Amino acid sequence: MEDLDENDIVVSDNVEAVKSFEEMHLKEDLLRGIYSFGFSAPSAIQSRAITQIISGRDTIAQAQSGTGKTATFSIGMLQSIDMKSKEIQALVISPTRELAVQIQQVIKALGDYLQANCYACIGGGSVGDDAKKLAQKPQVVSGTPGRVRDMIARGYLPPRHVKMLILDEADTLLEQGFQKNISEIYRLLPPSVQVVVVSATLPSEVLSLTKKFMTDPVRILVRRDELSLKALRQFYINVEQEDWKFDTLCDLYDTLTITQSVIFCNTRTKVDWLASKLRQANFTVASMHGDMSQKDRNKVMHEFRQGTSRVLISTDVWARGIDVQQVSMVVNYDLPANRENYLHRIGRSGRFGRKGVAINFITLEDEQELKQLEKYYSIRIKEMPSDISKYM
Ligand SMILES: Nc1ncnc2c1ncn2[C@@H]1O[C@H](COP(=O)(O)OP(=O)(O)OP(=O)(O)O)[C@@H](O)[C@H]1O
Repeated sequence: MEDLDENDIVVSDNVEAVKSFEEMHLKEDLLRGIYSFGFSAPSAIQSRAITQIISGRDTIAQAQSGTGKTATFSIGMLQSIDMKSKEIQALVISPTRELAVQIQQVIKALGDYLQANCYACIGGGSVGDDAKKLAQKPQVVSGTPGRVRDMIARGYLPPRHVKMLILDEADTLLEQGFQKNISEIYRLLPPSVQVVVVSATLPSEVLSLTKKFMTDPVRILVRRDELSLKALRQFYINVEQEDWKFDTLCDLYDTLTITQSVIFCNTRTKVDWLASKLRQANFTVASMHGDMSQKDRNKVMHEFRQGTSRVLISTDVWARGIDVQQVSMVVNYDLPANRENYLHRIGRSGRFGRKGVAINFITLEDEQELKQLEKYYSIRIKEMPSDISKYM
């Protein structure tokens, strides 16, 4: 677990690392849930942030991808809510439907012995079904910004008893596309609501934005030059021209045996194009993007999580938060348009200290951008060696 390095973290004064889950003085049934889920000791972020969240302070929690942020806020939240009360007490917002569902499942698993009820309130499903489920007052709602705002505004999600608002992938949520919904949700919640902000990437503009809705938050941050995972090796292949990417990809898959991998393209059209071209070349691949029906998206997610499909082609809808431990390779068929998403995309592999490889296809025009990425994160992205499989 060399990635879970204690020295990478920059914390507010008086934040101590609690070395075990027992020492966090959690509810007995929560502790049972944690052990049944298979955790034995807290990761670096968990040992620092869980008790801060429980203390009731607004909290900013940053940690490298795949190091256990979901359980950090889930455990903190499950400890804080009153299980005797049948009211909606905590809201978790995340940018994609798949992530909101994944979070719901983690909360349900950790909160199993507590009998915590968590509902996933996401776009793409029926508003009527959501209204019915919300009327049963789950203690926790995990949802996407638009649908959650809508359900509060229509009166189906009563915000009166919400005491904790968690923003996962907060830097994305505070970007233009989502910001309006997030501000509106915040405005509709009780003024005393505790806010928890979480992400692997929290650029300084985002940190300053948090001042608007957080009061004297505890900050647990990671320096930018410590953000990339050490067990995740990053390489590039200079294909020179766009047209040569496809053959290079076929060669790569012909020579390697990979448990599971994700290929990122920058547009939905390109995902469709690449998927059909690979199928024509007799590769079995799955693909997913935001233009597909939720039913199809669910099917693709299910098959990939089961391991029935092994190669997934997607857009940035898959860049953040999704946790499939068997993914050992990420290919950036296109370099991402946004530097934060570079780290998130490659972080789909190398989960919780596992080995992983990221391969960036670059054209001559991309060379500069690759250098910029290296500089920004203080990393070395080397040319892909021939013995690449030893890194997986
Ligand atoms: N204390 C722990 N012990 C063992 N495994 C853990 C522990 N905490 C988390 N994990 C596992 O590590 C994996 C990654 O966790 P998680 O998805 O919460 O990471 P994350 O920090 O939210 O990542 P991302 O930045 O990609 O959203 C999950 O499979 C999770 O079950």
